[in-house]
Amino acid sequence: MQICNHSIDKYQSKLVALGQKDELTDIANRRFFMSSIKQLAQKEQSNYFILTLDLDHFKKLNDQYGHAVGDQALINVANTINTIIPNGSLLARLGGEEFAILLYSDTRDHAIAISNNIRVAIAEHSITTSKGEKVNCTTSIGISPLTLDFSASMQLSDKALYQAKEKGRNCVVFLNNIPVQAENNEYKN
Ligand SMILES: Nc1nc2c(ncn2[C@@H]2O[C@H](COP(=O)(O)OP(=O)(O)OP(=O)(O)O)[C@@H](O)[C@H]2O)c(=O)[nH]1
Repeated sequence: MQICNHSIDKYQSKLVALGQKDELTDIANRRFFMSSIKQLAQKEQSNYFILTLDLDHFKKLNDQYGHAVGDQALINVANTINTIIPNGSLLARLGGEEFAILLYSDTRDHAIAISNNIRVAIAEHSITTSKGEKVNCTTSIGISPLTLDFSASMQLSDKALYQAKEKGRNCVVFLNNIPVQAENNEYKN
């Protein structure tokens, strides 16, 4: 599949071929995401950012409310993110409770603001179990710019996610490819 600005559709409607979709959430899977960022990085990197998201303490949620509620939480997270990300972005489930977004944004600050909107929306969105219990979950988010070396960009975003977990979860950490401390920012309400 050819990727360009206009062919990345946030509604995932083009992911019809087998092996490109995550069955539970109906969004792109890891394979499609990785091939998309690889193709895009070869053509154009500016205005794209890689976000990696990992739900916080998801094991606890599964243990407390059951796997079916956990599945519903994953579906809700995918739906919530899809209402926020701008056209030209791509959302994927990498596996388990980990998601990734190829985010189209004009500026770094706007990309960080969108990441924070996603974080807040997920935290505020609750699901109701069959017993009437309200269940909420939060997410940690790592963000880095897409560069020609898409694999290094992905690693940097993962590193930022790891730092977000270390900083107490439910926060966004931005890491630039320039190893300057002042360029690295943490954002939390
Ligand atoms: N319901 C459901 N749970 C899943 C799925 N895939 C993975 N999980 C669960 O996600 C949980 C991930 O747990 P951990 O890797 O320990 O992470 P965590 O509890 O979220 O903790 P932190 O990431 O450190 O905040 C495990 O309990 C997995 O069983 C899935 O498709 N559905």
